Amino acid sequence: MNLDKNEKLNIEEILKDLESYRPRRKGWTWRKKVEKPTQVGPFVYKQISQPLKNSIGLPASKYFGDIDPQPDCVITSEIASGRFEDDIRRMRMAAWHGADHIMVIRTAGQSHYDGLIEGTPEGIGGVPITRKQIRATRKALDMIEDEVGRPINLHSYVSGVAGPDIAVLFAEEGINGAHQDPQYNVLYRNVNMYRSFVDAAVAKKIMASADMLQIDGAHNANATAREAWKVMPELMVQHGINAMFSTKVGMKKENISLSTVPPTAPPAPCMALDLPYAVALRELFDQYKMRAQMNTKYMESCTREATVSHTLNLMISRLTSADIQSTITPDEGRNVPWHYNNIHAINTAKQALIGLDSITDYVQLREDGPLRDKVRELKERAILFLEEIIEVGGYFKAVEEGFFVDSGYYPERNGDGIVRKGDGGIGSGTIFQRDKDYFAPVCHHFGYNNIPSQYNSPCEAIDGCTLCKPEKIVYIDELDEEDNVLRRMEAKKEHREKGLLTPEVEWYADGYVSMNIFLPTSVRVAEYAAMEIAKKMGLTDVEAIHKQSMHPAEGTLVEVKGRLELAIDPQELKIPQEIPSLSEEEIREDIKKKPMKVVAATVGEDEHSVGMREIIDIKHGGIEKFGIQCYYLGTSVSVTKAVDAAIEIGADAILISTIITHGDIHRINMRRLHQLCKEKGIREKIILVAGGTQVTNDIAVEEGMDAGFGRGTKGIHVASFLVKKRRELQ
Ligand SMILES: Cc1ncc(COP(=O)(O)O)c(/C=N\CC[C@H](N)C(=O)O)c1O
Repeated sequence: MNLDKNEKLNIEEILKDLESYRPRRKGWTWRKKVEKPTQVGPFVYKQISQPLKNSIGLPASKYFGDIDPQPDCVITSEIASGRFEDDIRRMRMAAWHGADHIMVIRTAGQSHYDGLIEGTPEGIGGVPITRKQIRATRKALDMIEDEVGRPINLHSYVSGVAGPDIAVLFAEEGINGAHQDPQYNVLYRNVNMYRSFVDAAVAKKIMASADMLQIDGAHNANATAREAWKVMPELMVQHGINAMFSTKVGMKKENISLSTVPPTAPPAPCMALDLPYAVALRELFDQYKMRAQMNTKYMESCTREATVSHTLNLMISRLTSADIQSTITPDEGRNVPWHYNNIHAINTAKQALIGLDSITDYVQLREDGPLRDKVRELKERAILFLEEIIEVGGYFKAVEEGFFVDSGYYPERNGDGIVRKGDGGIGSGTIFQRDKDYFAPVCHHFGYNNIPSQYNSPCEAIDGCTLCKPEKIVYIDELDEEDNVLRRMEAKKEHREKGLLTPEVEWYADGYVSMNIFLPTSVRVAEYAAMEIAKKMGLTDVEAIHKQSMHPAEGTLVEVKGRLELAIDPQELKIPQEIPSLSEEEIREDIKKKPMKVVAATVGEDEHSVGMREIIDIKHGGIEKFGIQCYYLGTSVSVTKAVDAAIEIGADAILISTIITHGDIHRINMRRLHQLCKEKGIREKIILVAGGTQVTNDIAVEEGMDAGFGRGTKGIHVASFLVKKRRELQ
């Protein structure tokens, strides 16, 4: 089904016939890089990939002919609000902004389930990963990838107690990438260490058979450690253990992606600390892929601060390398991410990576100075760490002795690492030697499998396993009458059908809005005053999601969120008609037939000339380009002078620019121009146009102008209006 870009995703349609949905491909897809320097609009790029068919460029792309160059690396967005039916819409927004890797984290605790869940229950802090949810999401992404013209990888998580089961589900359903790292289970989910590694071998074998990309879990150490920069030696050891284990199980190295996160953030001197680590890691693991992700450990509720840290991390990606660039939403430090913050994060990555295109042609990492010494030191510490593991009797012994996530900078030790017992944790004592006649009816199986001698694969023995014959998959629709997507969509059915508009941040019509309130008082008082203001404005469930002192006594910025039950019917809105512009040819033709003269000036005590020059000068595509004769009087011109000049040359129009708006001076100048033309008896036959960053057509017409042109308008819009208005006057 082809999507029309002006049509919303039809979720009901997507939910239909999922039992017969089949993924169009299996395995991971890398972007198609553009190998040689390539011209995009006015510029040449060296680190880009193929352009998209449909996309939304950065806000500033309009200054460069609406170009939207795509960085060379895959860009990830993690979208898991708990309701996959709303996440699908956000995935479409993300894809249009340049994400081609969608990660869906599991609902809280799913990694402790020892089996698969079915249906579409609502999740908490993540999405319940189920067959139905995967099929609906992959089916939507099929449509979205056709729309943007680039394959999109769907990714989720295989760690946890039911790792092997989830791996089979993912292989059957065409999931393209997944996190799988037994160390993650052991350290952070307290799954028994032996069980974790046995499961990991089985899961990785299945993932390898479906050509899935694997991301490891090392980053969790520097998100968990008290002082993240102290675990850098251990991070490299963790990467090594998972990478080697995965290779031994049969995973291709180009599908093994290390999850690397710069361990610090400002006010730490993060570039000096994180760059050597990034270099050391890439030199040690040069045969593997790098999945870079920004540091989330030091993320606060200030989205601005998070964005700057993200940008510094992106600079490290460009100064070293990144095959996949994960993006963390700037609001990750305050709530479960909202729609537009996923998009802001994708744009931060795209903007920084494109802005740093070919930076290493100009800036090199110095071979002299501290970098090389620090790189060497980090590698040595990592190798010492690994040697000590071997010395004490191997990985499992080391875990029992609390080697990992100790707050000391190895070989320093503070004895506060995460300790796990070999016979402890979830699933301990649940490993059994396979019997002689053990037969696993899945053709990609790790370890002993007693295939009946007359067959040379399990598939033959059972006439095809579910990995090879998807028709054998038993598809379960819903298990819970109430907690499912159909019930959730029913609740808002009428609202949706009427096309009503209610604010939302993560779920359809969830009613949430947020606003910035500055109060000239201390943080504590400001927080409660801001919430009180929000309540008085009619918001419910009010919460302060960010508080930032501007000064202990002088003031505090508070961002509050709250819910509005209201719904707007767009049919009842009075939306002023958009004035379509005439074509360039038509404007030129008209002016050629009947020349036009205009007087242009920046009026009052206003020295801003750039805007007016953009509108009139030929080089900016200004109205002179269409043959209109402009008499530009300059800046700080009195309204009287503009009118006198217009009379003297017999102008058809007067264009005034009014940028300053203090005390409504822009309105006063417009009113004065209109009055003066009336007094001089020329108002009926002259066209009056005002422009400026704060000027709108409504404001200008209110003050007696014939039209107003504000932010983002161009010469052609003004020229088109002048031609149309003159026709009207004639
Ligand atoms: C190896 C591994 N397995 C599972 C999970 C997911 O967590 P549950 O155990 O709850 O399924 C994670 C978590 N971190 C990944 C999020 C981060 N934003 C990322 O992009 O890496 C993990 O690292």
